[in-house]
Amino acid sequence: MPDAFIETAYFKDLTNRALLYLQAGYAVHFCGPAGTGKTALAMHIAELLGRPIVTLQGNDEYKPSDLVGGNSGMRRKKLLDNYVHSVWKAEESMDSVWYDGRITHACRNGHTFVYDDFTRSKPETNNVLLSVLQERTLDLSAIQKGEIKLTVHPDFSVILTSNPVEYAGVHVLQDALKDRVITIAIKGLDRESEVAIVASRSGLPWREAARIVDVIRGIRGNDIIKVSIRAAIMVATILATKGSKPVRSNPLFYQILMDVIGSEISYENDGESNSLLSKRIESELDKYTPEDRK
Ligand SMILES: Nc1ncnc2c1ncn2[C@@H]1O[C@H](COP(=O)(O)OP(=O)(O)OP(=O)(O)O)[C@@H](O)[C@H]1O
Repeated sequence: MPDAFIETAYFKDLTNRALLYLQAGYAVHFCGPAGTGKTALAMHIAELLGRPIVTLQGNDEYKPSDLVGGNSGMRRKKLLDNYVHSVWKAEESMDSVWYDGRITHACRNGHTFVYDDFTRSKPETNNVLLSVLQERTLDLSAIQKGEIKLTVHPDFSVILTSNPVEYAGVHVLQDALKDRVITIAIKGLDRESEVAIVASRSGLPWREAARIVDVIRGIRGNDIIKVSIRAAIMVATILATKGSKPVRSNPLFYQILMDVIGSEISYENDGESNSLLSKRIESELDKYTPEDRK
């Protein structure tokens, strides 16, 4: 059972705007830092559209045929003609077998295409989206001998997510595609949403989840160390398995925090950022009353 989607005022606003654009026939693109709920939101909106959902994860290795489809294998047709009983005529033909790629399948059947981290695919691969979004036709001429242009089903829609281009492995979004989608910049989750998600995913009471979120949001203030909601979910889930001991008096809290957040920062960083990390955690925890630090 997928995790329940928490719809706070923050997410409700994003959902309503995205549905408005999608129902007007435009593709919607959520772009923002890691762990800010873009994928969860895209899937939630896709479910609200009520059409079958086709998902794809951006990948630098993809070629256009990975999205559109191609010819696989050969089919042999043999016609034996014995119309004149004394004459046997055998005709044999071989033709290739076409298979629909995910975007073709979605275009043909009017499904909702959720393309996650799509700018991790090369721009030339994503060019297949251009005619789909503009002319509502999918150009198959480059790949498929028979069917040249597929008219996109009226119920087909596209929801894209991506990280900003500063992230490793993310390609620049080409202008031609940028003009054809409505990009909603996701800056980061508000506190209410983070606490609601962490409480829901860990089972901790709201107040305990809020404590963890506040420490992590305090640490996140530093641009060097990006600590997403995933860390808060992990810390809360671990503490929840230790029974309902309140976070404030749980001696494990600091160490779990260091272990979980430490794994979120890249180890290429020199020791300086690790000591920066522990200093930052110390200063955040120092806001607690002394008994928290037992
Ligand atoms: N509204 C929500 N309700 C429930 N869980 C959520 C919600 N938003 C985010 N989450 C959870 O928070 C975590 C991060 O969310 P998600 O994977 O959607 O972020 P993202 O922005 O797509 O991250 P990335 O850019 O790294 O792919 C996930 O575990 C997700 O299930």
